[in-house]
Amino acid sequence: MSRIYSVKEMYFTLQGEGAQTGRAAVFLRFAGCNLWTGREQDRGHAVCDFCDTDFVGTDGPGGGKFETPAVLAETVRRAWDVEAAPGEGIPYVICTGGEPLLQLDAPLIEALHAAGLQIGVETNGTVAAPAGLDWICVSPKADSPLVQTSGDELKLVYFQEKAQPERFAALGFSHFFLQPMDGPQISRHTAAAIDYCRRHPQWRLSLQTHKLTGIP
Ligand SMILES: C[S@@+](CC[C@H](N)C(=O)[O-])C[C@H]1O[C@@H](n2cnc3c(N)ncnc32)[C@H](O)[C@@H]1O
Ligand SMILES: Nc1nc2[nH]cc(C(=O)O)c2c(=O)[nH]1
Ligand code: SF4
Ligand SMILES: [Mg+2]
Repeated sequence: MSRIYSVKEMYFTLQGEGAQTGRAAVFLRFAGCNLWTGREQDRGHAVCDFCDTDFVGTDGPGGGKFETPAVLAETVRRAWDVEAAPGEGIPYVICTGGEPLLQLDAPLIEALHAAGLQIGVETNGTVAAPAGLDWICVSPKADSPLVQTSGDELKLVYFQEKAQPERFAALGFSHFFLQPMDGPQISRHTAAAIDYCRRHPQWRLSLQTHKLTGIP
């Protein structure tokens, strides 16, 4: 028996961040996270206190409760098919949230692959990734325990007092990014990230290009 999947929203856009920036994808945003409740009154004492995303509930566009992996996978595939020209590119789904690895399990991975999708994931790294994912992006948060220590890209939100780049530089990732922390201090964080990347060329700058262009 597989679980029921709680999805906040589902939409077709371009990946805005990291090494796959600019690639068309369906974003599958799962509800819920283990590092913040999502309620503003809890933000101040959450492990992750700078989140830019509403992941509470299932009321967003394309959101809902999905009773089986097959129904969810077919819904994702339809979201790709209504936008992308048939036969062009590899259909791509990015599982995010909230924390997607609280819900993304082997039956859903199998169903998404059976629907012809490549699967990317955006995770905070506190939960081990299941086998079979095609792209793993880990974004460590403060002093939370990092369980997933390898993958395709490590994308660190900068600056975090309790998660500095030196701690992650030797881990098993193909790409290392610093992404300026959005919020009231975005200009200062961007300048600091640029300065760090200049001095430590292992790291590259990741800008949230969807915010710069006004797409979701
Ligand atoms: C909303 S999170 C969801 C996936 C997962 N929970 C995680 O944290 O990686 C998606 C991406 O947005 C990044 N992010 C969240 N808040 C941000 C902010 N204020 N500024 C820059 N990036 C942020 C996260 O680090 C992560 O890479
Ligand atoms: N366009 C776009 N790219 C993204 N890459 C990671 C995102 C996320 O919220 O996980 C995100 C997002 O919210 N929008
Ligand atoms: S871990 Fe990810 S989803 Fe959870 S609060 Fe932090 S940025 Fe948001
Ligand atoms: Mg986002």
